[in-house]
Amino acid sequence: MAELLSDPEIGKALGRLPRWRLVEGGLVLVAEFADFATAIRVVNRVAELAERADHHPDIDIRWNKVTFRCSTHTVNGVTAKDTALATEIDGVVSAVD
Ligand SMILES: C[C@H](O)[C@H](O)[C@H]1CNC2=NC(N)=NC(=O)C2=N1
Repeated sequence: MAELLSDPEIGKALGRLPRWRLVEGGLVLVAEFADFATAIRVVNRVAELAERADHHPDIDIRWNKVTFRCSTHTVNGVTAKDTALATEIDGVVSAVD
């Protein structure tokens, strides 16, 4: 089973992901795009990489605003899989900013 990261480990990861926050045991990014179609394109790219990693973010879409939440459901907290996924999502989001 995946191991929960310690608070210092999470803090170190967040240092590399300045747009992300730790919210109730998950890494959270709220991203805004030009419009709904762009938001959906980003979500589709994220879906592909999540499938490849077999690790999936919680995603909330409200027109041009998308909230990504990375946590590991099986242990109810943040693991190395979540910092890796958040880093990948950040790259996709940055590419369309
Ligand atoms: C069987 C499969 O590996 C698991 O159900 C995976 C799928 N994707 C997952 N994604 C996330 N975020 N947490 C999980 O615990 C998880 N488990």
